[in-house]
Amino acid sequence: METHVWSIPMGTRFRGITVREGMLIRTDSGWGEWSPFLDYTEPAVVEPWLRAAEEAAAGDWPTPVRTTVPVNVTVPAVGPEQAHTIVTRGGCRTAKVKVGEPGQTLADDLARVEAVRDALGPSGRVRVDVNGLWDIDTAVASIPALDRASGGLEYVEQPVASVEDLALVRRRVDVPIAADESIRRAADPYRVRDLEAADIAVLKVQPLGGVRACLRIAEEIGLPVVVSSALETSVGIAAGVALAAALPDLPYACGLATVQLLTDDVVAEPLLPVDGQLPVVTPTIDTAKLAALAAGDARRSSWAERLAAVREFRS
Ligand SMILES: O=C(O)CCC(=O)c1ccccc1C(=O)O
Ligand SMILES: [Mg+2]
Repeated sequence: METHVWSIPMGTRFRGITVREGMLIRTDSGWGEWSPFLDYTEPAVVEPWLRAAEEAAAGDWPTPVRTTVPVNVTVPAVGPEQAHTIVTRGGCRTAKVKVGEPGQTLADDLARVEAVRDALGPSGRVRVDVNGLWDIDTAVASIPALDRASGGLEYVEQPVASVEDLALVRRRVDVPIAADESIRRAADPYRVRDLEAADIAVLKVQPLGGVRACLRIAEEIGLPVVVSSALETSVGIAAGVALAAALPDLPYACGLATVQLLTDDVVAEPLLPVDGQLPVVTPTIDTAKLAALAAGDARRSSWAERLAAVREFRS
């Protein structure tokens, strides 16, 4: 197995990340992406991410049932003018807006969703993602305000951190609730179903151990699924597209238009939306780009150590 460690600056800071790093792995059958966030240090946490990369490199994906996947443009916690520009240039009919950013106020979030609605027009869809940063009372107060300012929210993703709190918030607001961290970072993803804590399940291929593992979760969890990215290169995004393409039902746009948040990519034709859709394709690695984006020696050894730790954990 070949490994290649890459480092790509973000266009805009996202979740505190300014440079994204990861490893591409290559076997005789293909390529896979292993890019757990750097603050994920435990081998048990990053092991499923490696399973996803190995599944991709083995070319072991289910048969698609559609040829394109609708996606949302992702709007980081930026000012209203920049949010407007991102949505206008994004070319999508749905926007996902980050809110609740530490150091910002509800007024900042209201101005951002207003600008996003203005850019989309009345027929577009606006969803927000809180990444679990609110407490219950803040969620119950903020969600109706954002619903009004946005001219109607499609859903609110992970307004509070715990699955118990998610279930309580869901009973106190009218906007549908999506669970993200309560699935991908939970010991038991099915507590969301058992506690009726969400209306929608957000599934990310790498943290949940691959496309086939996610398809099983989708079957068992009994909720409509939104496939979303972990800020990958087009190699990782292709795995999300493969999942979205294989789901029997896909009622919502997916959060897979994040290549536009990176300043570069490792493939010849990046997976960017055309008319709000991504094509269901296996992208071709551009070896010259991969070489140009190669991380330095210190970062490469750090990733080699991370990989060794996962293998040690497995044995
Ligand atoms: O869903 C999207 O639109 C983009 C992906 C995204 O928001 C994300 C990207 C990396 C890590 C976490 C998240 C998240 O959904 O919380
Ligand atoms: Mg999320």
